[in-house]
Amino acid sequence: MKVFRGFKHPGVASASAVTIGNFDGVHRGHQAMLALLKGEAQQRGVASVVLTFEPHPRDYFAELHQKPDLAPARVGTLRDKLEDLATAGVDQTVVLPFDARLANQSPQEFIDQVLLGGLGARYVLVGDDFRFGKARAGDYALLDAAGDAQGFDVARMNSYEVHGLRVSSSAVREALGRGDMAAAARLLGRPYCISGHVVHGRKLGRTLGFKTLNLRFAHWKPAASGIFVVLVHGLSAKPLQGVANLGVRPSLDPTDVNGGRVLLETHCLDWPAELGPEGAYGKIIRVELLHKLHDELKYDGLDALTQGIQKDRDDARAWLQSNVSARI
Ligand SMILES: Cc1cc2nc3c(=O)[nH]c(=O)nc-3n(C[C@H](O)[C@H](O)[C@H](O)COP(=O)(O)O)c2cc1C
Ligand SMILES: Nc1ncnc2c1ncn2[C@@H]1O[C@H](COP(=O)(O)OP(=O)(O)O)[C@@H](O)[C@H]1O
Repeated sequence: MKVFRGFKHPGVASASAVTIGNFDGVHRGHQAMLALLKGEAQQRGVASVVLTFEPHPRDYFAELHQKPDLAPARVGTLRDKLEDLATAGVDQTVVLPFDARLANQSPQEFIDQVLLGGLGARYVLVGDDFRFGKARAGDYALLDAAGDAQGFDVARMNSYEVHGLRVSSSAVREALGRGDMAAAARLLGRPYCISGHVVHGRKLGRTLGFKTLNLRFAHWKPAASGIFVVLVHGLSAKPLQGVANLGVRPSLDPTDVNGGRVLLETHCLDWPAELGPEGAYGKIIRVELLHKLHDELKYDGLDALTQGIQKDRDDARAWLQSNVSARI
C-alpha cells in the first residue's frame, strides 16, 4: 500500500474508488467497507483509496476550542491504522492534515478540490452517518446529488452489526475503556494490538529488576490504559508472554525524559537468550493486549512500585497458564 501525506503528489492515483473516514481501530465495520471498496475499484479498473485525517477532526476542534474532552480517545495510532489498512488490501492511503483550511471548506469545494481534483474519484463510499465540509453541512444526499451531476458514483454503507450491536469506533473505545478486551476483539475482528519500534526508556527497569520493551503510543489519549497480560509478536518465532503497563506512569517523576508521554512498557516473563540482554531496541514489535489486570496506580516510592510489578507478573503468569497455554 502506498501512503501519501496530502493529495498533491504525482504518485496519487488519478482515477480512484475512494472511501473517507477516520478508521480508528479499523474494526469489522471498516473492514466490510474496505472489502466493498476493493471490489468496486477492481470492477472499474481503478485504485482503491482511503482518505483519512490526521489529526482527527475532533482533535483539531478540541485544540481550537481548548476543550480536551472533545478529543476522542484513540484506539490506535496512525502507524496501527496504516498497517491495518495495508492488511485489508487498500492500494493507497492519503492522509490529510485536518486544519483550518479543510475545516472551512464548503462541501462543494471539498468535492471539487479533494475528491475530483485531487483523487479523480469515480466512486465514493461513505458510512451512513458521514458528514463533511464546513459546519458538517455535507451529507450523503448532497454527495449523491453531486455525483449524479458531476459523473461519479456514490454509495452508502449501512451500519455493520455483530450480534445486534452496531460496530463503531466508539463501541471499541467503550470496550477498551472498561478493560473488556474480549468485547474489543469481537468488534475489531482480531485481538487488540499496539505496534511500533522498541525505544530507549529511563533504564530504570533494570534497577527495579524488570526490564521493559518500550513503545510510544503517539497520542495523548489512549482508549485503553492500565496493566495488561500480553503477547509480544515479532521478536522470536513464538510470541513471548509478558505483562505490560499502558499509560503515563503516575508513580514516576513527571519531568523526566518521557514524562507525560503515553508508553506501552512490556516486561517479558521469559527472555530468550538468543536475543541478547538488550537485543530488542529498534525492532518493530506488535503487542497483543489479552486481559486487563487493573488500572495504573500511583505507588508511594520505588519499593512499592517493584512489589506491585512483582504481583502483576505473578498474576499474569497465572492468567496465561489457565487461559493461553494451549495456544503457544
Ligand atoms: C507490569 C508493570 C506494571 C506497572 N505498573 C505501574 C503502575 O501501576 N504505576 C506506575 O506509575 N508505573 C507502573 N509501571 C511502570 C514502571 O514505572 C516502569 O516500567 C519502570 O519504571 C521502568 O521504566 P524504564 O523502562 O523507563 O526503565 C509498571 C510497569 C510494568 C512492567
Ligand atoms: N524480560 C525482559 N523483558 C523486556 N525486555 C527485556 C527483558 N530482558 C531484556 N530485555 C531488553 O532490555 C531492554 C530494556 O531495558 P530497561 O532497563 O527496561 O531499559 P529501558 O529504559 O530502555 O526500557 C529491552 O529493550 C530489551 O531489549
